[in-house]
Amino acid sequence: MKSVLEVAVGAVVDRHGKILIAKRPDDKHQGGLWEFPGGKIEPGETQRQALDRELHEELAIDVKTATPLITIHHDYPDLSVRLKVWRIDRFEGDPHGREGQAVEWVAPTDLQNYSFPAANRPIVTALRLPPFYAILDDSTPSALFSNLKTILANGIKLIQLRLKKVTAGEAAEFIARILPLCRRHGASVLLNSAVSGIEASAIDGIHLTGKDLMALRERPDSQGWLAASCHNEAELRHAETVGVDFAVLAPVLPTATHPGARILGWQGFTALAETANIPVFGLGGLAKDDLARVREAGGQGVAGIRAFIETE
Ligand SMILES: Nc1nc2c([nH]c(=O)n2[C@@H]2O[C@H](COP(=O)(O)OP(=O)(O)OP(=O)(O)O)[C@@H](O)[C@H]2O)c(=O)[nH]1
Ligand SMILES: [Mg+2]
Repeated sequence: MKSVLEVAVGAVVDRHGKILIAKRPDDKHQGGLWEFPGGKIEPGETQRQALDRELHEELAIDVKTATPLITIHHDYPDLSVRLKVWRIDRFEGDPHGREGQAVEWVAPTDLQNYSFPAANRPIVTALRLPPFYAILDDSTPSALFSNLKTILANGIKLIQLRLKKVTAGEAAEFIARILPLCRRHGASVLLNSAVSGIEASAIDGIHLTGKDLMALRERPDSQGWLAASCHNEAELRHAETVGVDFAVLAPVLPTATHPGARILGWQGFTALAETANIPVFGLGGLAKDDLARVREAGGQGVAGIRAFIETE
């Protein structure tokens, strides 16, 4: 079996939410491209020890708090890497390119303007995504608008409209009504693929049902987010192949809305999330408070239908 290079990588975030990137020296693997600082794990080191050492060597900082962000497996023609990526929100020292490398602080939405190694695409996605994803369900159509307002009041910045009961006309009317409000709150709106007849340009992205995901052979050209509902390894692999930006993996725990569904449990969720090469939100029986556990399990964050409509 081909050996895999284990690498610890840090996305250092300043108090304005900007992220530090550095230029790889021209003579190194993937040279001349931008990277998140880090390096190879040495024998006997844990990933976290390697992260602390590398960021001290490369940026002259002491890491205080590091949260798991995503793990990427990537096969370059000449080398296979496993990048364990951490988000660093607390550190001491004034980060600078200690080895003479250029560094820049970049807003998450501007990261796409820089050239990174191919393995980094999902890292950039993970850094652009928020920790929570609310699914606005129309099981009670009369409560749609008030539920949306509660979700926004709870500070949620990513929302899926799962409008399966209302007519296409009612869905279009609802979207036109709520979009300006969501924009004012800085929230992005994805539309479930089961809803037809809405212009893709009218929303911020599409959320594919598991069935629509499996029917897709390639990523549609439409701009914006492309997300998908997944329940098993085959669906996750297909999501990666098609070029989906992020997935929702469910059900992690039993829920009242889906009685009798096969539960992944924390163990099943962890096994799938850790091997996924795209950010994965956990869904099913989770609350906001489960965020730390989801991240430890290799996930991006918490998705929920009811989790964000309970007033705090
Ligand atoms: N640090 C870092 N490495 C990355 C990123 N993306 C990516 O594919 N890699 C790959 O991960 C591998 C290890 O990274 P590295 O070159 O920083 O290792 P290092 O600091 O220990 O280098 P050195 O001891 O050779 O100077 C390289 O093959 C590199 O191409 C990234 O964003 N940051
Ligand atoms: Mg390095």
